[in-house]
Amino acid sequence: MLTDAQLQASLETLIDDNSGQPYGAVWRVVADDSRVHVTLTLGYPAQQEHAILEAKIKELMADSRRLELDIDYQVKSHATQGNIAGLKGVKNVIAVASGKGGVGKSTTTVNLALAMAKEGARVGILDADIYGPSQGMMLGFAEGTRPQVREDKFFVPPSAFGVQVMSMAFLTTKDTPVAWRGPMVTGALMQILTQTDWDNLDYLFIDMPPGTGDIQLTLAQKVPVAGSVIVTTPQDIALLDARRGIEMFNKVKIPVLGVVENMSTHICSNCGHHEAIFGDEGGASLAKEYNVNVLGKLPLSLAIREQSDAGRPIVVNAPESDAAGIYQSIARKLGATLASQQNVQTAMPIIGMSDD
Ligand SMILES: Nc1ncnc2c1ncn2[C@@H]1O[C@H](COP(=O)(O)OP(=O)(O)OP(=O)(O)O)[C@@H](O)[C@H]1O
Repeated sequence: MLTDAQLQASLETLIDDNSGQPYGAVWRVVADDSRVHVTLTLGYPAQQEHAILEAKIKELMADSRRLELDIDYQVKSHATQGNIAGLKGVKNVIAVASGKGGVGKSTTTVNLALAMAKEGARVGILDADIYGPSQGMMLGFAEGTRPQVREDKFFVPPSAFGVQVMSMAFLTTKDTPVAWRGPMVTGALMQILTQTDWDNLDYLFIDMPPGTGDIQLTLAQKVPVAGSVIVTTPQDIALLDARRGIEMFNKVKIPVLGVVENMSTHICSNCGHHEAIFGDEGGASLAKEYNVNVLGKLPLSLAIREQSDAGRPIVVNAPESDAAGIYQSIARKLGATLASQQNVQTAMPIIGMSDD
């Protein structure tokens, strides 16, 4: 039977499959002859994996004492590019970007955000995809939804499925953004971002406009971002574009936390056969070249499309499905990857709303 100190030492080196590194958690072990009480604080929420963690600890204990497990989590605020001021009410902003349109960036953002919320995090989404805002529709908001305004100053973001949401589409008519030029777009987005009363978020996901032009670059310089995710499809041309996305973030010193390969295989709806129509290893070779992780691969799936279109993304509509499971896994890997970055903020200046 392991002593408390031996068990504690083994737990501290236990590998987290979500990051490939030790959990980095704060562990506390108190045991007697009949039970072992383990308390740990993870650096990211992983509610869907508590049973797996329990099994791992039991295996380490290798004895018949009862295991009592208390798991908590605490997300730290990470440094922003160039240490620019953070956003009030938001610990970490995560930009979701793609090198070109139509690869499934918005669908990935919404499912990833919902999956993160299901793991136990406090989550928000800002739809900055100015020319094709779709978060409102995918989250079931009626057309014409407007945020409430508090004290004539702040937008109160409406919520869907426990996630706080703001979108340019909540403030404009369908035709407005098309007529805008770059500086107006970035100015308006910065205003929305800083004048929204985000309520104590662990992660704010930003659905970026597709591509790597001036608007994207300006946003990547001005929005205080802790990390980014690149969504790509396996076609070569999309990968060329995705490269530009990674290079843009490298240029402004925003860590790329990983690549999500979307529509990577086709699953035949008759026989269930998986087919890699555009080849198998695109995302992996991209990730290798730039030393980033592939966080996960989503199949081309009718259900993913239909359920987002119907305002109930697959993570909430079919949580037991394979695709929802992949999004949950991506969310945990993303949380773990960010938590393992050694750039925690201790005292960060804050922009955004102030109460005076
Ligand atoms: N894995 C998938 N399987 C099937 N359809 C998908 C998948 N991912 C996204 N789609 C569908 O592909 C279309 C484009 O997706 P989405 O709007 O998320 O792309 P996008 O990259 O955000 O595009 P843009 O930025 O140009 O608006 C949508 O109809 C969406 O439902």
